[in-house]
Amino acid sequence: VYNISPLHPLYHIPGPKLAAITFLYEAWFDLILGGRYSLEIQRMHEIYGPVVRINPEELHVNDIAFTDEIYSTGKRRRNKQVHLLNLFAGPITEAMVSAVDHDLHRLRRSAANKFFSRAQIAKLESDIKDLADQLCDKLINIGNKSEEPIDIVTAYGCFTSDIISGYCFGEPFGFIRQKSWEPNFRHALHSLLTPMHVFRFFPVLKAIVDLMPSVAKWLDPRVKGLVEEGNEKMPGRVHKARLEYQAGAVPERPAIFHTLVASDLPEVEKTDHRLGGESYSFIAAGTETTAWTITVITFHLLHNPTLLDKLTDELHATDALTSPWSDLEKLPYLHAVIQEGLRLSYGVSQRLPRIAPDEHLTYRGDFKGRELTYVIPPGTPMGMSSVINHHNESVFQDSHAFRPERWLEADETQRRRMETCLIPFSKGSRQCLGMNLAYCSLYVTLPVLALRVLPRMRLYQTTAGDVAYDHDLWFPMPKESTKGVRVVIS
Ligand code: HEM
Repeated sequence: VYNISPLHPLYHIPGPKLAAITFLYEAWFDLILGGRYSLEIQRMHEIYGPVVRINPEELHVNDIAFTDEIYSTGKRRRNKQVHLLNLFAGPITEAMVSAVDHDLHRLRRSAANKFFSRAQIAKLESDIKDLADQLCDKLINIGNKSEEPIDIVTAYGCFTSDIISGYCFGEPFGFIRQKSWEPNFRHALHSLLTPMHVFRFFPVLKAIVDLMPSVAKWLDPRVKGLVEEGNEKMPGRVHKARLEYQAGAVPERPAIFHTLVASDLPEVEKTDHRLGGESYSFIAAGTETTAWTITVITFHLLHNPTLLDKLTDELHATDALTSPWSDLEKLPYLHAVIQEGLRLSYGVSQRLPRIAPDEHLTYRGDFKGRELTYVIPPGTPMGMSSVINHHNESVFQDSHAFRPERWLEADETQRRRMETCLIPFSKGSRQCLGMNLAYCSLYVTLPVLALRVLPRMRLYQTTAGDVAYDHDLWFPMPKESTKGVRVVIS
């Protein structure tokens, strides 16, 4: 009753009464229906306006003018919400992505930032290009030898895992080098994500993984994968990096964790357990996101060959296979294809709330001709969702269509609006750490794929429904019945 009484600090924010009373409303959509609260939140905005109360403690905003207030930078502190972070279990709860407190996050992030600067990532460019060539060779070889369709997201996931694992530990997992696409990191990733809705609503279960991993391992096969990867393999890799560092061995390539074990972070931040969680988060974040963006782009270029022709014409007209990242990102059509790919692959699709712990935020806007002013008290989680932003029809008309041309036809004002509305990497002080790596991988890899493999690739029993957003599992998920994005290569 208190939750909907005038005494509650969020009493003045509109939304369904039931959502304001209890978390069970959200649980119905995310836990029972399976990751479908974003769609319900979208519906709430249509009824109640740009700011809605989506559970007893949290607001959701659908107004791009408020983006920088929620996702701010600089001295304005932004914490994370425990209810959201309950989705993670095991050592990853000690990664920077899981830090509730602004200052703890800053500490962890400042140690890692230097590895992901543009200048640092540019040094990885030739390794990424080599790996992209190996990916193409493997796709062509396997495609020529067998008529079996290839699940392209798995193939791209092998590639992106190799990039990030190589950077983390100086030696890639070797998924591209091996003969087939199995094993790969996607199983470890799924074991991290599959229980997420259960953990969010029953955090006591996640506590079993945190406190008694060896017991939790035997309770459920999915949790077994999570514990094996999170509590055993990842800390083991960090431990090996530490021993190598102590023995004075210098990896041939830059290796993040060989440096982090010797960084000036406090000792408690450098344990195998904590850094194991950090590396799990880097490899999970670096695998699926970029792989899914390349998959969505591949699908649309094959589905609409006119777009592929336009792209290959542009790439042929320049020396795209030998051009550096800094030149490739100036190619207008390639840039438009990547922007459109990021828009329809969403990054993290579900809402990403932030908390301003020590300032009131004032929202001013309007809804159906009525002026609105809401004062939001400190400590209130509030967020936006890429899957809602990216389908804002007033910014992206015919938003479900993959149309790179929209980025080329827009005038300056419209283009700025589109860029503000595009949030695949989130924004502000907690936006994606790996953004430069993701962009470099996309700009370097797509020309190689487009010129070497895509002209020989055909979709196999795959339709737009296999790449369309259906529900959230942190990342955007297609419909349950999908058999994947499958291709054959001649
Ligand atoms: C297309 C590719 C990518 C997309 C769309 C993407 C998207 C995102 C988003 C939306 C967040 C914010 C999550 C949150 O608020 O909790 C995030 C965070 C993060 N991403 Fe990415 N990501 C991509 C690639 C990568 C890569 C290649 C890495 C490599 C290490 C990476 C590492 C991280 C890390 C460590 C965080 C946590 C940052 C922090 O908490 O400060 N991401 N990413």
